[in-house]
Amino acid sequence: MDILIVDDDPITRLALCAAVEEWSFVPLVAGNAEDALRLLSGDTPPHLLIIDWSMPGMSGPELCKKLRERPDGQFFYILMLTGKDGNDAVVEAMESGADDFLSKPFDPRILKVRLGAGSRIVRLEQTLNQLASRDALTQCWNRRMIDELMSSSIAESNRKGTPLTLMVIDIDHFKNVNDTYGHASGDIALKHTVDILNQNLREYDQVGRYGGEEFVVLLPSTDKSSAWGIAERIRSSIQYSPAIISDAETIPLTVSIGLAEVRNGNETPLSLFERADKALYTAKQKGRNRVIFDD
Ligand SMILES: Nc1nc2c(ncn2[C@@H]2O[C@H](COP(=O)(O)OP(=O)(O)OP(=O)(O)O)[C@@H](O)[C@H]2O)c(=O)[nH]1
Repeated sequence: MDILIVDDDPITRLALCAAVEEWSFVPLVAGNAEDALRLLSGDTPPHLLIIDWSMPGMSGPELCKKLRERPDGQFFYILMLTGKDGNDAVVEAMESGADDFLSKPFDPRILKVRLGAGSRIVRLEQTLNQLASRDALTQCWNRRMIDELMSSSIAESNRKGTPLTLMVIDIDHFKNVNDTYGHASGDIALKHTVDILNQNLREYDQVGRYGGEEFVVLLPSTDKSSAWGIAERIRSSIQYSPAIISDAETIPLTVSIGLAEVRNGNETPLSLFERADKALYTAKQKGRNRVIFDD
């Protein structure tokens, strides 16, 4: 697990780096609070932090407050490691947002067990996050998360002027699958569909389950014609790779796909989804197992 050490004293930074490395953490360092904020502003910041109290510029408690006020609600476990001691300092540090407090000079064994407790909380938070954002059956994003990703992707596409295409995918006659093979086999077919989507997409494409047998895929930096190629590849992969239920039984599947590309200006997640969903409806009307682009 990564750990960020924020301390203005280079000797302390070195000693802490050596110690945490020995305990299998990966240390990152910042010599002041401003550098720490920059490091923590990335997409995958470390979640375990050791913060000094007195530093030139912003102090440790001020840094804690800033981190707790982040609008994205990013979770950090903060251990304040300081020359100060006494109950007043503990109260002030923890009221400003620190989770734990240790006075210098410290016994390395105490720091080690405190960081162990902190990393257990970080892992727990990551598990909760995973449960809150993933679909339990297929492990792709759930509707809440894919809605958030749709908003941020549209904003990014507008900001950078890059294309963005939304794909809405629905398994054809899925009720028949359940009726013929049973609900448990239907679940296998849903997982199989997501496996095929993941095999055919890039790492930065986002797959979400929108409803029962309906999935959405966000394709950043992808225009109409490239999205068409990807959708066709997915459609034919699903058609030619039935879901395997047992050695003796497979379920043939087909999907219908609606596509819509973000239009400049005032596109919203709802307007984009509605256009792709309308195209999906047309694909169903026209006989299913096909890709239709909204016009
Ligand atoms: N096995 C399984 N089935 C589900 C799940 N969620 C929804 N379904 C089923 O998905 C089926 C959806 O059926 P419909 O909406 O009628 O659509 P369809 O049969 O796919 O027909 P078309 O979309 O018109 O091709 C229903 O039978 C639901 O019970 C799930 O998590 N697991």
